[in-house]
Amino acid sequence: MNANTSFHIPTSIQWQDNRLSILNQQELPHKEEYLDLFEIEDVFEAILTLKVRGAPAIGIAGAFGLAMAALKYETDELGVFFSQLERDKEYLLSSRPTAVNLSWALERLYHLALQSSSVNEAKTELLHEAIKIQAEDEDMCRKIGENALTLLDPSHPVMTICNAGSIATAKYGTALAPFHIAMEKGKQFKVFACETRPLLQGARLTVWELLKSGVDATLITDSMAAYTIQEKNIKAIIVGADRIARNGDTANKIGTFGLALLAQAFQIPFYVAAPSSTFDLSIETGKEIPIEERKAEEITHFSGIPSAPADARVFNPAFDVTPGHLITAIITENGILKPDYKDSISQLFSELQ
Ligand SMILES: CSC[C@@H](O)[C@@H](O)C(=O)COP(=O)(O)O
Repeated sequence: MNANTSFHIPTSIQWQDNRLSILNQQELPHKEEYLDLFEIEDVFEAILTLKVRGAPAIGIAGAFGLAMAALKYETDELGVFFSQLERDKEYLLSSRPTAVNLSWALERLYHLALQSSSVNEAKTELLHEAIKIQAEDEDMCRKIGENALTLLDPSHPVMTICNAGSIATAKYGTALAPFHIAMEKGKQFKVFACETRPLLQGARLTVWELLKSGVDATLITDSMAAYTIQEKNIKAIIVGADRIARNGDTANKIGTFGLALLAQAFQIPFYVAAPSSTFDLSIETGKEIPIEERKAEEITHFSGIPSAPADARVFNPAFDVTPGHLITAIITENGILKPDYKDSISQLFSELQ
């Protein structure tokens, strides 16, 4: 363990004095800047532009955005209040399509508010629920980390992609939670982080976050994954998730599917770590998951400088879907799911009801 007491696990979302404060993830690692968001439009823009990102963090920010908007409605009539709330819920939902945590959080708030008997009661309930969602997420991530530690051995190098870390959640993260929790227990993992083209969440965010908390992190480009698994004796791959279908098919950052195929080729386990808020029981398979496509400039330019011909045709999906059969286990706060996922997922959720 590293005895340096200045290490800490960074977090990215804070509700303080009736405003939402977020760590601007667009600026990391150059600048550690916190932005105060007062309006729903600010929250929409922050999600759209990845100032706040990562499935659980988007859900938490969306919940605070909706509660914050509702506090400003001037009507005393519940009917008017509910229609304004529905309009704002739909507006926030349109910011990013793939992570189901956003609709999970917004629908949870909306349906709770519908049970209120006055506008003031609804406003209070909405804010309390957003605070509760954030606290629950931290608790879920901690449990995910503990559960993941029953599968991962700190003496074996591990690979990850994107940032499924503390700053993508309330705290700890999902895929990165075992590394943070191991550190707290005095154990050190060796983590290889794929840079995650095109927006470099692995390079800019995961390596930053792991170094902040004292975890041994090594950066590689995405195309170095196969060689690194072979040369550095990687024993497991662990990733987060944006949406998991009933059959275990999992949407996560583009490049995840390729890592799952590599894990199969090298015969090492491929783990998905995700809270129950990332499961979408309304869809049977990954074919139904909406995949966000982002603007061409993200891959035709590098730091604002053109890196491709101006007329290059571009395909820029932000996520891919890993078929359930390539996933060794899905690590949740309620335990570890194994294939056949159709059975294990439906059993878990029927127990939770
Ligand atoms: C705990 S975060 C899980 C996922 O949301 C994460 O792996 C991911 O793909 C994030 O994508 P991003 O586009 O940065 O929001």
